[in-house]
Amino acid sequence: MNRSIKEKIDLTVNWLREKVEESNTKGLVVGISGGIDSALVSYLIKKAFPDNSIGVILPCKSNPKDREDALKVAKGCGIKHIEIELSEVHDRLYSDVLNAMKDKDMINESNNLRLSDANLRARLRMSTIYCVANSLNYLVVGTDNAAEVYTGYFTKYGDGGVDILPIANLRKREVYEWARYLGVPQSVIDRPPSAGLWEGQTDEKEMGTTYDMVDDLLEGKDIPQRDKEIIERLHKRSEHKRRMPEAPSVF
Ligand SMILES: Nc1ncnc2c1ncn2[C@@H]1O[C@H](COP(=O)(O)OP(=O)(O)OC[C@H]2O[C@@H]([n+]3cccc(C(=O)O)c3)[C@H](O)[C@@H]2O)[C@@H](O)[C@H]1O
Ligand SMILES: Nc1ncnc2c1ncn2[C@@H]1O[C@H](COP(=O)(O)OP(=O)(O)OP(=O)(O)O)[C@@H](O)[C@H]1O
Ligand SMILES: [Mg+2]
Repeated sequence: MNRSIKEKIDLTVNWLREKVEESNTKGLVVGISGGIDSALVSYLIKKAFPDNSIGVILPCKSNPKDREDALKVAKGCGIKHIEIELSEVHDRLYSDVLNAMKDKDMINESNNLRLSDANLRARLRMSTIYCVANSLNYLVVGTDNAAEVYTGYFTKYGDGGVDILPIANLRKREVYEWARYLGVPQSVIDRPPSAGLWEGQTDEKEMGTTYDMVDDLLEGKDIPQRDKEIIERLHKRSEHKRRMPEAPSVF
């Protein structure tokens, strides 16, 4: 079926209302990063629930530009927003974990400390957003798109820890189309996608391929063998993130 962007957006907004009704909750909350995925989701949930939607801005040793863009998004769609600074909490928790491990000689050069530091940021955000959701009886809205779901490019139980995923069937290029249609600020559209988990990180640099390639693969188009191998490796390696945790069957 060839629906217009407007029709697809209207269907998504209705779907969001249905999910809230079915779950006997009262509204929706999302983390606003200053990136395009959470910008689009903010515009969608504000449309679905003009009075019962909240954006949460959660700087954690972040580039100040992230916060500026997140504020532009909140202002652009008019969503109610709150801000909680997580840098100090992260410092304290991460150094306590490292010190406890050091005491037991668990730290050596094989540890991936950049990753554990980065993923803790995503998981502190998740805990904070659930704290807001529980308090208000709201659902937590995720921002993963189809390319991120397929490649597993998210932190398990971090930004992946959510209740509903309204844009998980959109390719990244559709995220841009919808965002432009809804009037997401240009500076948000123009910035390269980044998890913002360390200085200079961009999604495409880390993945080793481009969103165009992932989108093309998802659309069944031919892409270079090298990119295909990278994407399929990422997909296979992240299978566990798209499933319930495994349990032994011993009965
Ligand atoms: N086969 C398996 N079965 C069950 N569990 C398995 C497993 N293999 C690993 N695991 C578990 O999963 C963990 C690894 O997964 P995880 O902790 O997620 O870590 P991982 O996938 O290594 O890292 C998260 C990736 O997502 C990126 N990210 C994060 C947040 C936001 C965004 C963004 O787009 O903005 C991107 C981040 O830059 C990084 O590349 C392991 O430590 C282990 O606990
Ligand atoms: N500083 C932050 N404040 C609040 N939420 C955040 C912050 N950083 C990340 N998040 C949450 O984690 C999600 C995952 O980040 P991700 O980078 O994939 O999306 P994005 O920043 O919205 O878009 P892009 O992929 O283009 O950077 C964000 O959409 C947002 O919901
Ligand atoms: Mg981002």
